Amino acid sequence: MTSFKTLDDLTDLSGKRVLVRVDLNVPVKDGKVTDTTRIERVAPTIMELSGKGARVILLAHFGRPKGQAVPSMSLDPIAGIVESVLDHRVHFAADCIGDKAEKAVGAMVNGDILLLENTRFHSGEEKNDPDFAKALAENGDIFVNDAFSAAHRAHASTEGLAHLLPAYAGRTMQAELVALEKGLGNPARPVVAIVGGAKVSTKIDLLQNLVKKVDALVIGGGMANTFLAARGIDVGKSLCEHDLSDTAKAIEAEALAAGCTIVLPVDGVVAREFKAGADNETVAVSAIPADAMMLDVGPESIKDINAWITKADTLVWNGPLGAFEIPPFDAATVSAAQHAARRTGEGLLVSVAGGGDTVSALNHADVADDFTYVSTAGGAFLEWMEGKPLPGVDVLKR
Ligand SMILES: Nc1ncnc2c1ncn2[C@@H]1O[C@H](COP(=O)(O)OP(=O)(O)O)[C@@H](O)[C@H]1O
Ligand SMILES: O=C(OP(=O)(O)O)[C@H](O)COP(=O)(O)O
Repeated sequence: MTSFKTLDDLTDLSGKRVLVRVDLNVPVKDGKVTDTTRIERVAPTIMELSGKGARVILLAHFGRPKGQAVPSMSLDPIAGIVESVLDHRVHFAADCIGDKAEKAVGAMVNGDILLLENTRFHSGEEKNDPDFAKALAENGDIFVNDAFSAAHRAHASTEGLAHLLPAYAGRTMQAELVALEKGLGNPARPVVAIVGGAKVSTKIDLLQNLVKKVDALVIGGGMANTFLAARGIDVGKSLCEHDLSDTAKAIEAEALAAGCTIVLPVDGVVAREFKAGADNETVAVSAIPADAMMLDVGPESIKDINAWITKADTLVWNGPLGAFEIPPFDAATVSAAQHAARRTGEGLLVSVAGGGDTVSALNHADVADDFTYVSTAGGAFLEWMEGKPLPGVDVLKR
């Protein structure tokens, strides 16, 4: 028996209004969804509920609109993509609470699927405001959480709702927890973690505990710039959170005390514009021009990183090493991904990677199927790895 209720515990679903929290925070470039993995992963839960006659109401966030209705972060265009992945009509309501939501839910028939507008358009979502959670709950009889990748957030649609309605884990939530336990519950050492990407401020705190769990921490992407700057290196116009210098220094000290090696890039590919085909050059990290951005780690760093992957028995990876969506800044991410995939295929490495953009990067490198496990989650998976309680999971426990 699992420690939480699942869809197996739901019997008569006919006509029931089921609020399903999914993660539709998918990568988008030039207005187009570039990776549908997160949608594909929640499809089984949605189709199972719909097939059993439930009225399936999808709740999701997109981006970080900070409580404002920001048009570029509307879920409206995503509804069509969900529809094509599910091969089932998906209706859309322009608000997740209030009259618009109530009217759209009222018009549903058994088996219908409805997507409600971005929950983060309301400030009550991220504050886990009980009144906002109550407004969401008014449109449902049952709550199913299938958004493992947002389970580290104690928000109204990931945590609050579970106090108000009978709450169940969806199929993906269940599968992610089982797979992570199998792959990383008792990892073979050495364990090497790669952390990159752009969400520096929301992920840097995780590293404080992660360095106690892994033998080496390879830092790339925007995260690396923040650590390099903390070491006194001028990173020019690179994505960097200078106000996190003290945090970066504290993590380096923790790592030293825990015997974890921190691996930072020694060189980088820099450009003055963030666009495909921009003029670029490779420089040592000590020579980043003041008006340039480091958009990928350089060839010497790739050698270092691949050598660490070779040393590893277990690899955990969240966050691309560079701005992989814009060639040639995909080189390091693709090289490391392909090297890890090869080692995994040879039976020499357990490789677990996760995160919306990380999955997209592995697909770009054509190796997503060659990793031991690919999670939909980035931050949530790192927090799980740290042993931190995930509010969205804990609240589902029996
Ligand atoms: N050096 C860099 N400068 C700017 N952006 C970067 C850099 N390296 C990586 N990125 C960006 O980081 C983003 C992914 O970060 P993040 O959201 O943290 O990953 P994930 O979604 O896998 O958890 C990608 O869009 C990528 O372009
Ligand atoms: O994309 C997500 O996380 P990830 O970048 O860690 O993979 C989730 O949708 C959570 O988004 P958030 O980090 O804005 O809360």
